[in-house]
Amino acid sequence: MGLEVCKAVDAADDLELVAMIDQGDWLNGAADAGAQVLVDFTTPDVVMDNLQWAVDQGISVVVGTSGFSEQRLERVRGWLAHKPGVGVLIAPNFGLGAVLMMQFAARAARYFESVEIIEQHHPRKLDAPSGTAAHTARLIAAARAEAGCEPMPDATKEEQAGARGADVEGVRVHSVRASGLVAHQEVLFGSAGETLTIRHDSLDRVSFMPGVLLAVRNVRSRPGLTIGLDSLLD
Ligand SMILES: NC(=O)C1=CN([C@@H]2O[C@H](COP(=O)(O)OP(=O)(O)OC[C@H]3O[C@@H](n4cnc5c(N)ncnc54)[C@H](OP(=O)(O)O)[C@@H]3O)[C@@H](O)[C@H]2O)C=CC1
Ligand SMILES: O=C(O)C1=N[C@H](C(=O)O)C[C@H](O)C1
Repeated sequence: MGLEVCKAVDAADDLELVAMIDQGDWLNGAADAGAQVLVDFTTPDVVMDNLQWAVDQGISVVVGTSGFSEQRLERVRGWLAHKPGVGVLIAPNFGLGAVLMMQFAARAARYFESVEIIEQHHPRKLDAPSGTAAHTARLIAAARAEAGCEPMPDATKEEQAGARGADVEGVRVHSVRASGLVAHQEVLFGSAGETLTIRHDSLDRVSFMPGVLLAVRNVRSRPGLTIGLDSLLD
């Protein structure tokens, strides 16, 4: 993703690529080069250190790295409280189709008894469930809670641990990893006599670039923490 972002920024007439930082590189190189925005696609292990460093430096940040719990987001809000001019945008998925898939799933959530998420990724992915699936599950759980939905029907006794997937705020998430896949997600809703499947496929990593560039262009004019691309697409 890092290389793909560098190519996309480099190709954009209104943006300038001033530094590329890999593992082991000196992060200060970005500040020395005059970076106004840092884009982070690294790993859940190191993203918080990178983010804190950039906010301290007064550099706005666009984050695609997964692994953001509510506790992590609170820490970021704490750092930003001391840097009122700095913007941080964290998006679980920069694919515009994926953003719409999450919005459609949140909209459908209240109308169906059952919902499960099946996410599918390439086998080099380090984390499961995906950030997109976890975020979708939270949106669905919030919509169901707001609508006062009953718990989902499920009489299954799990004979083998994991058979029913992970429980993310009451929503089952199934993670598939297989060669040939890029990034895919289905949200399967069910009620008496009908199902609704909302599916998104990223077939190539270029799918994330329009969203990343949109975020890079806008993050400095949005101080504080922005989650997702939704508010930029309104
Ligand atoms: N929000 C979105 O739309 C998307 C999010 N993602 C997420 O982005 C993250 C990265 O994904 P992906 O590019 O596939 O993963 P990769 O493993 O291919 O890339 C991660 C890169 O980060 C580098 N890295 C590790 N530590 C540091 C560090 N301290 N400073 C700088 N670079 C470092 C790694 O270097 P090395 O190779 O030397 O270890 C590697 O090049 C994941 O969390 C993934 O889920 C991915 C796609 C889209
Ligand atoms: O690792 C990936 O590839 C992706 N990670 C993000 C996630 O965890 O949701 C976004 C997209 O699914 C690709």
